[in-house]
Amino acid sequence: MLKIIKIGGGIIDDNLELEQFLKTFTAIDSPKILVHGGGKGASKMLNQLGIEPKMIEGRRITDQPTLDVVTGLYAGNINKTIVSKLQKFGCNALGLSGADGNAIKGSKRPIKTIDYGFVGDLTTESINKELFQLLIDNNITPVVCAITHDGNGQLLNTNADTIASTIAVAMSQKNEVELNFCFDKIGVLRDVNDDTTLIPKINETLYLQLKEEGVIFEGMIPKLDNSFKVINAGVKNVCLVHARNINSEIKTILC
Ligand SMILES: Nc1ncnc2c1ncn2[C@@H]1O[C@H](COP(=O)(O)OP(=O)(O)O)[C@@H](O)[C@H]1O
Ligand SMILES: CC(=O)N[C@@H](CCC(=O)OP(=O)(O)O)C(=O)O
Repeated sequence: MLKIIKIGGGIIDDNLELEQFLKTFTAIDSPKILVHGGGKGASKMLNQLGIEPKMIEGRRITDQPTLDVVTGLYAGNINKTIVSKLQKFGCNALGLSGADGNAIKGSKRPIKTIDYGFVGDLTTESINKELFQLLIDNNITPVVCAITHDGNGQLLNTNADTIASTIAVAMSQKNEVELNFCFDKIGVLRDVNDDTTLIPKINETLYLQLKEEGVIFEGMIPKLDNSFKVINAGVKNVCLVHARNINSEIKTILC
């Protein structure tokens, strides 16, 4: 089973949590790909630089100064920090943006009512499946950041949940794939502040009902929208799980 694991900005910003997660990740005894975001740290850094962060429906409006900052942070500091920590724990990781080895070729989101700027959209064909297969077949673990390219020298900021989902679908053509979204809660909860209300299994009907009731909101909506698309496109398992529980049964499984 090929495991594709995505970690978000909440975990990345907490050094102890990140180290603990990377130790557990290293111990996973199957081929694996790590995809990371870093949105929380990016917003903090943009504010420090006097650039106002702008998000619409979980997507960052990315003008040139914002692109410069997020490229430096996602493809630079965060990616290399994660790779060096994985090396420390004995996992032979290789850090990649979408431009490296032409790993992920996106296209700039067309301007409709909103101009998102340098933001990338992906299709299954965006993923260089042969490159990812070559790496995992040789026990090298790809660590993918949220920057892609358009093939014409333009870097594009691309949502990390979308990258993980698209890699999962592309790789499921030749592998059994499990996709894990790791975040700062133990899964989908009926009460977001009460861990005893974990929903162990969720199907699309229950999701739509809980969304209607306001039980599922904000960042969880695009995450689950993406997840159900992925399940319907050939990925075997999709789980939502706290980073520290990646190897345990405490999680939400989509069905
Ligand atoms: N029913 C729910 N159960 C768990 N989390 C939820 C729920 N509804 C909304 N959320 C929110 O979704 C957030 C996770 O989404 P997001 O912040 O986009 O994660 P990340 O940036 O780590 O990918 C949680 O921190 C929580 O605040
Ligand atoms: C276009 C777009 O929205 N890009 C995201 C990429 C990082 C990301 O997805 O980070 P998390 O997973 O930590 O939220 C952003 O800049 O916030």
